[in-house]
Amino acid sequence: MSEEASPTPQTSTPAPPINAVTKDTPPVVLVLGMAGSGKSSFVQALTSHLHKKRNFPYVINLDPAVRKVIFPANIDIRDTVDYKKVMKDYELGPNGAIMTCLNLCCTRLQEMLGLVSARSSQFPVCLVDAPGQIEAFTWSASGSIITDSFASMFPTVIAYVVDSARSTNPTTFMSNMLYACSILYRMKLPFFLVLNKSDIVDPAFLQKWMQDYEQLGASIEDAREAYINNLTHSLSLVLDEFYASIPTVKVSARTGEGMDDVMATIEKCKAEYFEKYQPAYNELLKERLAKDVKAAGDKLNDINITENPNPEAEADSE
Ligand SMILES: Nc1nc2c(ncn2[C@@H]2O[C@H](COP(=O)(O)OP(=O)(O)OP(=O)(O)O)[C@@H](O)[C@H]2O)c(=O)[nH]1
Repeated sequence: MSEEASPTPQTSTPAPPINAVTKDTPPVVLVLGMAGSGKSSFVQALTSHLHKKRNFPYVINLDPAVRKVIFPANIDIRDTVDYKKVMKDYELGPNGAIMTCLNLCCTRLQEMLGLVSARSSQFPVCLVDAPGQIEAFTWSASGSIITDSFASMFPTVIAYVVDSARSTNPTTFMSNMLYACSILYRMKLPFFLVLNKSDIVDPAFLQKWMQDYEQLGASIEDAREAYINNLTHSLSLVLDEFYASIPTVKVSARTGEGMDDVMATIEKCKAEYFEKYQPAYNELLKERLAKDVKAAGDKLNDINITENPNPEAEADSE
């Protein structure tokens, strides 16, 4: 069965009451990053940091495939969808099953947003841990629906987690930054880099590379393949502008270093949301409200999973 056989994402109705975004609305932080970069550990470290201050965050796990959630989650996608069952029922591989679980989650999205919204006067920040397979979230229709829905109801920012220890090679770092850049352009939200694992290696070298491409150039000369060197060099010039506008924070999810800086950066990104992004999301919210009023008679738990009647033909046509 091809991935196209999985249900398409839809939002459920009727909608719970939706509060307009104001300067008092707490920010939502979508935590993204390559597999193993330390997203869940970062959410756990920031949660524990805030718990120590008795300033309890609202935490959501959106990774259906994770075996154990290492932080106290207010909402866990695994309570709504069963990843293993989805894999079996739809004969999907790991990535197809994650995308299908996210699609199913979208049918309950209004409900989820309603729960977060109802508590929004009680928490300083809402943290959302995205699936380990980053593209399942960032390049899927459901990922866009989830992101846009949060961004139309909360000042939403992206925290992109980088494994500093695995970025010591300039080419690897550049590939990761290209991915980060593509997410920034796709999601159109305030964005900051979390340079994680500072207990293993001081990420200052990454900040230097970002501030001064000649420093990166000097490091590239040490690498071997000439064509990759040239490409990396050219890309570093192109990414100069991206780097200039992106805040970075050095953290260790293991030791808890940098968490106050993370909170300060989230506040700056929240201000940027109101300056640059809110008008567009206001329009989106108006559209959604109009749709929700129209569909108010529909059933809430209308999870409408359809199987492709002819998956072979679908696969052949690819
Ligand atoms: N030394 C060190 N290890 C870390 C740090 N953050 C995470 N790790 C380790 O890195 C590994 C991956 O961490 P996770 O938090 O599972 O990473 P993730 O990005 O959520 O992983 P996926 O969701 O599977 O993609 C684990 O073994 C963590 O213990 C850190 O700051 N320092």
